[in-house]
Amino acid sequence: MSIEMADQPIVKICGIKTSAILEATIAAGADMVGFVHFPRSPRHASIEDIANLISEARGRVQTVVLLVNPDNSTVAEIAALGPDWIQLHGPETPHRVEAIRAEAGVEIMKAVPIGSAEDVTHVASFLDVADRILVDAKPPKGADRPGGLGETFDWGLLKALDPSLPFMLSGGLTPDNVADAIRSVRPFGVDVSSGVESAPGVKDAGLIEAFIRNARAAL
Ligand SMILES: O=C(O)c1ccccc1N[C@@H]1O[C@H](COP(=O)(O)O)[C@@H](O)[C@H]1O
Repeated sequence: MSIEMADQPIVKICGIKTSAILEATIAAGADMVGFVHFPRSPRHASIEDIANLISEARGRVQTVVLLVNPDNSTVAEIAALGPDWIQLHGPETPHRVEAIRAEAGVEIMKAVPIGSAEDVTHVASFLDVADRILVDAKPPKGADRPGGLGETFDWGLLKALDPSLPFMLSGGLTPDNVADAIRSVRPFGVDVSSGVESAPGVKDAGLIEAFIRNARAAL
């Protein structure tokens, strides 16, 4: 786990599918942008679209490709595009995360679903195999995807984490609750998808700008 500290939380906007929204997100001051490669998601982007978006973003903002339990060929295809990060948002075991990190040769952000105190203990098993931890709401049983559902969770559960751990917070964040989340949880960064959309998969430049402005003003 690489330790970085920032005065203010970094902001990641996830689920970007178009050049226009990418440009609006960079102009609004995001630190990281995420592209989802998972066909069941309303934010799914093809390899070709992700290649173009990464090329456009390179050197301007950190790029993240979100995958769910990817096979080796998908990992290789995505790694070849040269993203800064791969976000693993499925049921990958610590052993599998370690293997993907070795195969891809890019930094790995591992999402850990949180719904109970016991779930928080699972974070520890990823600390040596991932470069960053992202905590997200545990999806309800029967959900068709493991994230991007706009669901929050009890942030108080995170008090059990080592306060020096630089984790990212996600799950149901919006322009209206992000400042409260930052003040309550003190995360290294915040990550949002549904909360900056006008409809599932449709990003709204005004909401992205408001989210980033409110996150910056939180502390
Ligand atoms: O965005 C998706 O559709 C998605 C699909 C599969 C796994 C994760 C997904 N999104 C990530 O989930 C968290 C929380 O999102 P939200 O803000 O609650 O909508 C975030 O990291 C998204 O990138």
